[in-house]
Amino acid sequence: MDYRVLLDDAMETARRSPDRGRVADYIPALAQADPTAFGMAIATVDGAVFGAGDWQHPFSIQSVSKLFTLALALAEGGDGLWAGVGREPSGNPFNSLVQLETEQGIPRNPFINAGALIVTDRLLKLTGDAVGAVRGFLQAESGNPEVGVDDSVASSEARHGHRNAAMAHFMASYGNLRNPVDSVLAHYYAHCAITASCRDLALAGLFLARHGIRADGSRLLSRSEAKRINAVLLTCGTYDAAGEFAYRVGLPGKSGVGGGILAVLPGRGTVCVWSPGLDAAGNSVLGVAALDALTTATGWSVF
Ligand SMILES: NC(=O)CC[C@H](N)C(=O)O
Repeated sequence: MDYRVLLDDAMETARRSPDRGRVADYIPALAQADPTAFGMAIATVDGAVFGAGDWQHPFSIQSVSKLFTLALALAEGGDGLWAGVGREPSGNPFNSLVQLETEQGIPRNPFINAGALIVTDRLLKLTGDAVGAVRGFLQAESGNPEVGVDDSVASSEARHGHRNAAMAHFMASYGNLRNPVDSVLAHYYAHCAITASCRDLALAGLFLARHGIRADGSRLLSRSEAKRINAVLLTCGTYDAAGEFAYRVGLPGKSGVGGGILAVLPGRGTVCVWSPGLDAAGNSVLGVAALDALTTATGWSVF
């Protein structure tokens, strides 16, 4: 199969979309992203990677980082994590506060902001450096030492992060944080502000396609843990649009407001796409359209 042709065709189909979405501007530093950027990469379980468009251009990974914090927190600390965060779709926007009070400070799932703050908190407790753990993992799996934190994005988000700070304090009031709120927020903003390309993320996500096995052949997660992360990605990875994403793409996937989406084909490989224009749920418009076109053309699906 010629993956480059598949990628070119999928991007071409997506470009026909009349709607390009809007670049996120609630974090001012993200508003500077080039709205015309568009790239896509496929990595296969044997570590080969193919790309098209701006696939080697680094972008702000934002919530795609939440997939890696979850995997690392489970690898370090095991199932205890699930006492503090659920595994149900929220049906609410990624930054919503509404369920936290009725559900006693326990967020619905690890991929909305409140849940990711809990996962970051646990990873910080387990490793002493949550952002260092995520960055180190991405560098090792992608083989790219340039993967790093964009401090200007992290500080821009910290200055405008009233909602995330509100959630963190609220959860702390229920005793659901193990570290000071300010440290949890700093690590959260920093891992969201990591920059990496479609190439880097496609390679870094391969452990989920390899049923828990890292690039060096070592095991990060058990087969069953990797399967379960894919299940939570499918049901919660694209927020209140997870149903639509499953319908159109049919793969577990994680999006971020930088415009990236990383999708997993268990046993086969990963696909990462990047285009900064977002829909109302915060998912890349051309990204979803390109994954839709690719999976429709190939039949790739977990169903
Ligand atoms: N959905 C996202 O990518 C959101 C991540 C962003 N850092 C935030 O907390 O708002």
